Amino acid sequence: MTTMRPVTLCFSGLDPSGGAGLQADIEAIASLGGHATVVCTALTVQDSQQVYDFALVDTALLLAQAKAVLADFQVASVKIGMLGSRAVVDAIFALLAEHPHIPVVLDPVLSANAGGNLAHDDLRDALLAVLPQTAVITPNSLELRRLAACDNDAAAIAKLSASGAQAIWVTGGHEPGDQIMNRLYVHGDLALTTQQARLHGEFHGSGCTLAATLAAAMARGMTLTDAVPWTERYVRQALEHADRPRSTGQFIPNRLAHLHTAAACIQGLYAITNANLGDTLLTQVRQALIGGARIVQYRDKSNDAAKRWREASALRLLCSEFSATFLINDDAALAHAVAADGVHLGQQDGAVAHARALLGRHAVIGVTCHNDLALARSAVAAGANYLAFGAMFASRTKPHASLCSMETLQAARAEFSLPIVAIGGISHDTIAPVRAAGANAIALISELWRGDDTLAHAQRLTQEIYRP
Ligand SMILES: Cc1ncc(COP(=O)(O)OP(=O)(O)O)c(N)n1
Ligand SMILES: Cc1nc(C(=O)O)sc1CCOP(=O)(O)O
Ligand SMILES: [Mg+2]
Repeated sequence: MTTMRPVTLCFSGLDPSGGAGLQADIEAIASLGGHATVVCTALTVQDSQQVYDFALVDTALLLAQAKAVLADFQVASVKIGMLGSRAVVDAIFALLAEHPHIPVVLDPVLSANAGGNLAHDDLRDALLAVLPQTAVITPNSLELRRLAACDNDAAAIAKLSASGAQAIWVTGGHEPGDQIMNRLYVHGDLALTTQQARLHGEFHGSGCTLAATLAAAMARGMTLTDAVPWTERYVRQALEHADRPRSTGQFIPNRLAHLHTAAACIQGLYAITNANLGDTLLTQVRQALIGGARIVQYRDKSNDAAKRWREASALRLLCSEFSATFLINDDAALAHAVAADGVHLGQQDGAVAHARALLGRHAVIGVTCHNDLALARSAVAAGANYLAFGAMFASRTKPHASLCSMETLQAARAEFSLPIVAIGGISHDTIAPVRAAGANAIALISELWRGDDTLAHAQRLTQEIYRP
């Protein structure tokens, strides 16, 4: 039996800054559930500031790369980025002519966003000649006019459509104004217009990310009108979470941002440490992680700052080993000191805004809401990333905790899109109703650490959490 994610064959240049080119393709396609096979068309010299130089890969070598992939994989879409010269265009499109059923997304890369040429002079005419072989091209408005050698968009669309372009998705980020308009033309006619607020700054590799995402969507068999908004949502998120390596120059899109959102992190078995684990803390937490815990909260109410720092630092490393989310209870300063992923705050543990200022925009901040939707609304307004409700049942760890009803949990699920954590007195047998009421993650203390085989126990609890 063979299994394979939808495969996209990418022809792009290598950008050592990691913002654009092949890395953009791989990150975007992989994070959307596809598999990127990559043919390197050029080695470029660039950073987040500008392009300095490039060297095209030998055409025969490039074709050999592509043939190896095409012979071995069922390629479901092709994404074409930097080609650089007529010789490369001609070679690649001659090969693609042997695979006419594979949709081709062409990003007509002529120059870089930050300035700097990425093509020989003969590229423009060569691209015009192969337009009939493309399913869609994705120029920004500057590339559109340059490719068509027209000074207005309408004339450029008409010319490229007459040259055989079936669909043209023009992005408007280079036009003035605080709103960006993107337009999809099919056979020369306007088929879809979308609008979004402009993000501040310049983004390195935004066009590559967009074209690769669109190709990933087409590899899944999506229609263009479905694929365009899907692509825009993903690209927008990558740009909203972009980082800037220096105070000048461009932002580098964060195409993996969604993997680190609270929605992705706050799911499954949420292990909270117990002070009575003593010297076995690390070994027991390791067992819980092997058994499937996805979140670990360090909860230690002692005043021993040195011990708290030592244990939290060790747990930080341990959780990284398992790509698990590591949070600190109560103490944003300790979370900062040990580079935890975030903090859990009770109603007496300080403001979300204070923790956010200290830990940054990517930190996961959870807030205790007891049995009270009004507390949850305040937490959402303050910028919390998840909401914790409890105690769901009488808790051995916190016998005096007030109870939260299943109705509150259900109402919270209906009202809030943030992940919901249920806590307090939950056992193996009560996981199912709590999950059914809408909890994304199940936080446990006594039930998790009560036996002498934490690994097996965590496995059973994890299985119960994910039981369909
Ligand atoms: C996931 C989770 N939910 C709730 C709590 C309780 O926080 P808080 O009300 O601040 O009580 P303490 O845990 O600090 O005693 C939690 N820790 N984790
Ligand atoms: C730490 C905590 N907070 C609660 C709340 O209701 O906010 S209940 C609780 C204790 C959870 O431990 P156990 O799984 O042993 O009941
Ligand atoms: Mg607290």
